[in-house]
Amino acid sequence: MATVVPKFFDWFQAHQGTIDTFSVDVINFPPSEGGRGAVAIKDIPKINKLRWCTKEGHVLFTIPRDLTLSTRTSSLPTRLGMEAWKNAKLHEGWAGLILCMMWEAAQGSSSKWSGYFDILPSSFDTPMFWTEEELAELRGTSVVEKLGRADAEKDYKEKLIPAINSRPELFLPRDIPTHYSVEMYHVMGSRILSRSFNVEKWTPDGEEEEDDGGAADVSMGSGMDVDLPDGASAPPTHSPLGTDDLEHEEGEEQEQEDSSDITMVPMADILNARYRSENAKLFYEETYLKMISTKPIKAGEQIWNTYGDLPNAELLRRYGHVDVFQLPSGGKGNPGDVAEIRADVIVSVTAEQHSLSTDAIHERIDWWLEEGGDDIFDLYFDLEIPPSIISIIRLLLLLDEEWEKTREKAKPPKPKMDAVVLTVLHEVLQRKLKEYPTSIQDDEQLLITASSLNLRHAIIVRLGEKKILDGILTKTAAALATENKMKRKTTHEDRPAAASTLKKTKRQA
Ligand SMILES: C[S@@+](CC[C@H](N)C(=O)[O-])C[C@H]1O[C@@H](n2cnc3c(N)ncnc32)[C@H](O)[C@@H]1O
Repeated sequence: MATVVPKFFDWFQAHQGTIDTFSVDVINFPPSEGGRGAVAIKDIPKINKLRWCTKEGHVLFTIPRDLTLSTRTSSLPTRLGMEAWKNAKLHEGWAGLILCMMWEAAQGSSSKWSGYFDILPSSFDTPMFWTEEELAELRGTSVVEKLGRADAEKDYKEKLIPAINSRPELFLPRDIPTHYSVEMYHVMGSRILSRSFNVEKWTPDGEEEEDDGGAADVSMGSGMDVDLPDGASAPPTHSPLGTDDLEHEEGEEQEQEDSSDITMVPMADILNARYRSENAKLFYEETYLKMISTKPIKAGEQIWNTYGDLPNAELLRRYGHVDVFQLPSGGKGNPGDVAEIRADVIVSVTAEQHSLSTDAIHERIDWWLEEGGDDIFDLYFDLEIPPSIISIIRLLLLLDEEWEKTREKAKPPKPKMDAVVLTVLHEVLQRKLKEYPTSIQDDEQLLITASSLNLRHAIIVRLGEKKILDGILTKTAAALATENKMKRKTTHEDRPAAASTLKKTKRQA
């Protein structure tokens, strides 16, 4: 086998990258398996035979830290001046790295990364590049509202353009229509979204150090290899592409995330990913990063990283593909799929069914959010009803005295299910299902005839979400029927009891 990226291999090795070319190659897999990706060309053990005593996996390739591309390694921030860099807010979010990538690409062959840019994609199947008509097929899913194209362009106009115009000797005016256009901004943003890693600075005594010889996980900025310790923040997401992400970045997560950690890692980003298939992972050392096997890999098998076993909506938004497998519950889909219910739908249904006052609702919801309650509830294929949904419905239904006590105790209501909560939930699920343009049956038919890739992806995303919602709806309807039957039974049994009491009373008299 010979690599499909020979020039890139030469460039990589000439810059002190190392590849175990006896074990690893890069070939073209079918598009459904990720297209270009890494393959094992001989059996690769999980444990490095030479270093078996350290229990370290087999080192597939290594990347010097200075060959990774970030705002730390590009010379642009220093050339522009750190004060100007910060004044332009290029140290926040993804704008700085996007500008570095535009500038490095504009340097052509004199950029250290020219051999890397040569193999990066310039077109994407992500919804960021879909037509309005195609986007309409995603109605009801969370994808469209997370795209944030307008926010992306605001960043471009307010951060990048002033910086570019302020230094014509750095950003040559003749390059502006090609290398610094809004289109190129989206291309670089999408490259970061689908390929970047979150690489922290080396700290010799840092928490990241592990027992296996000082190696630590490195997580892909966009979600690849997110085996973070419990409680660690999620990797940064592409701010230009998502209003939600932007809030995250500027909110809680940004406090812990350093945008200079967002890093392009040549060679590591050539690995594809598939649900629960990871067999290699990126770790770091003081001066280099290393891709190591985490499972034995047979000759001919693909070497998979992980993008975090994301639901199809996120896979599509960030990477432009979806995962489809046999589901344990029957049919096909992504077992990691998630259907989202917004709190405002729950509030509207509860308010309508119980004629709640707007003031009472606002007060309780503000308190719920202040206490850290969710405003979006995730439903999964386990078809469990999240306790927090029950709790928020009960909060809205509390009598005024109960609400006062709840607030004093600063504890949301216990998630106890009953017929009233089930009735609200049943309507919420029906309403959520109506947000999609089609039914499950429609989609199953449409999937047979769907001609374009984007339409097919949209159908798969919305079908997965609807199957979860429909499964929980069926479960809720059954529970509601049982509750009502019990209620009828109790009322029925109460009657003769009342009659016999009456008889007894009469007799006594
Ligand atoms: C980090 S790159 C992986 C390498 C990429 N295939 C290449 O040619 O450079 C991520 C991109 O690979 C593709 N990809 C990765 N895993 C895939 C999969 N399981 N199915 C389809 N496409 C996949 C998607 O286009 C995604 O945006």
